[in-house]
This record gives sequence, C-alpha cells and structure tokens, in this order.
Amino acid sequence: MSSGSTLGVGSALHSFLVFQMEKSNCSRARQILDSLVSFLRKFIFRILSMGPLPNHIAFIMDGNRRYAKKLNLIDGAGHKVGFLAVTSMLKFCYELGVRNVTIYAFSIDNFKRSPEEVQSLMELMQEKIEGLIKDESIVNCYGVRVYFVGNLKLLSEPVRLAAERAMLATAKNSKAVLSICVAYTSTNEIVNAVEESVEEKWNQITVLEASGAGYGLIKLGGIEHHESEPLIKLVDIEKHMYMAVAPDPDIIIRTSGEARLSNFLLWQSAFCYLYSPSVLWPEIGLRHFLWAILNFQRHHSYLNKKGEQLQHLLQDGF
Ligand SMILES: CC(C)=CCC/C(C)=C/CC/C(C)=C/COP(=O)(O)OP(=O)(O)O
Repeated sequence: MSSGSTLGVGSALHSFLVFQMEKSNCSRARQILDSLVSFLRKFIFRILSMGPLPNHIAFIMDGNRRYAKKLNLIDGAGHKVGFLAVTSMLKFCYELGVRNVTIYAFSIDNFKRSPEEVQSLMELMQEKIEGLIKDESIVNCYGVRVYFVGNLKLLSEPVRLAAERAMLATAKNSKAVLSICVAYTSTNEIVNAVEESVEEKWNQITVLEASGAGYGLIKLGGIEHHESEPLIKLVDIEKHMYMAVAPDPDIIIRTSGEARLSNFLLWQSAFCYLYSPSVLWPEIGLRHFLWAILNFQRHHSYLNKKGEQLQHLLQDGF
C-alpha cells in the first residue's frame, strides 16, 4: 500500500470516527481514533526510515502572533498554542529517530518587543521550562537531554534559573538532545566564540622572539608557533560555539512561508536543507513534517557531498 493511499484510508476513518464521537460523545471512539492515528504515523515513519534520516532538525517558529490575530484570540494566546505545536514536532522527531532537535524560542532581537509582550513570553517560557523537569514530560519520556543555548546572562533571573535546573535535571538523559535557543542570535554566538578562542590562546602564549610588526615566534601550549601559521583555526572557533552541543542541522523548518534565517544557525547551516511551508507555526502538522523529510531525502546525496567537503577542510586545519 502506498503512503498516499494509507493517508487516504486514514483520513476517511478519521472523519468517520470524529462523526461517531460527535454523535455519541463517546470517549472510547476517541481512544480508538488516537491509537489508529498513532499506528498509521508509526507505519509511515517505518517506511521513511528506509531512506536516509536527518540527524538534526531545527525549527524557526514563525507566525504565532499572526495566528492569534487570524483567530481573534487574545494577545499571547498564539504563543501558547505554539507550544502545543512544539510538543507535536518533538514527538514526531523522536518517534522517527531524529537524535537532535533545535528550536528558536527567543532571539536577542525579541527583547525589543513591548515590555508587556516580553514579560508574557518570559512567563510562558518559565512555565514550560518547569514543565520539562516533570517525570512525565516529553523530554523525560523520550530520554532527551535539554540544553539552553544563547547569551543566558540576558535572561531574567527566574527564567535563567529554571533553564539551569532543566539542564541539570535532564543531564543524565542520553537518547537525544533538545537545544532551546533563547537570547540567541548567530552573530552574537560567533562574536562570543571568537572572543573566547582569542582569550584561550592568549592564556597559552609565551613570546620567544618578538618581531617588528607581528608577534614573531611564540610558544603556544608548550609548542613553538611562528606568526606565519594561523593562530586561530576554524576548529578553535567551532569548539566555542554555543551550538557545539549538537552536529550541524540537516533541515531547518521555518513556518509562515518566510525563506530567511533571521540570524539563526548561520554558521551551522551551510549545507542544510531549508523548508518553509506557508502555514503559521501553530498550524504546522504531520504532513509538513513528512514533506520536509521527503525533500531532505531527495536532496540528501548532494548535501552530504558538500558537508563532507567542509569536513575535509576542517581536518586539513583551516
Ligand atoms: C520552553 C519553550 C520551548 C517555549 C517556547 C514558547 C514559544 C512557542 C515561543 C515562540 C516565541 C516566538 C517569538 C515565536 C515567533 O512568533 P512571533 O511572535 O514572531 O509571531 P509573528 O511571526 O506572527 O509576529
């Protein structure tokens, strides 16, 4: 049976059962519907896993406020529904076997929004982060280690402390990794990594022979080093990236039809497949997720070849 006809049979059964549920308000029908949907999803994932699977998917959750406006909801409601979409996407990723997921939850630029909106987003963030620590949370169910990624000093103390508690509480989970980018922009990440790399090198330097213009001959970590050799290599900067906790993403999904990265994972996305469905973030569903995976599989050999070329450059010491 093709996955198209599976979906067709699935949606007919879905409509039938929803009709039955509305008629008899029967919770048994809901249970059957949920099990059926879950069975079909797992069946489709089985088929997909015969092809190459992404190791890392990143999400830009665009369109939460527009969703609230579209449905005449109160301010902030779009972000709350948006969190439900986060949970579904995480579930799909982990069921399919994607080991790394990253979400862009709050950029440094988002601090420029009205104080009321920033406050309400921070409260939502704190509530959801505290939820992650609970035993029955999605991250504990799937054995996911959580990292908060970004300039965490910019967060209010209660949110920062909640983030630190969640990182500690999930530190022993080892099946997958969830990176939550907060107070994050790529440019800030790169500047910070360069600064830390320079500081690290600086602390290891002993000058042996000063030359007129440059630094001449130095000892770096006990090894002689001449100024003609680069002092800071790509690998040094990579080591200090906030996102060093995960491999580079294979797919970035940005909702609301925008095909821009908006200062998200710029360093890490050189050979990444970008998928931008036109739906708003709270509307994202299984079909968009499946389409992203299928397109990734279609482009896989080209992206893989390019990624391998970059790895060779890194190994050659650039
Ligand atoms: C702990 C955790 C993972 C929490 C996540 C909560 C969540 C859904 C945050 C979304 C934040 C955000 C600024 C989304 C962009 O939509 P937008 O507000 O820019 O909407 P617009 O594009 O319609 O203006």
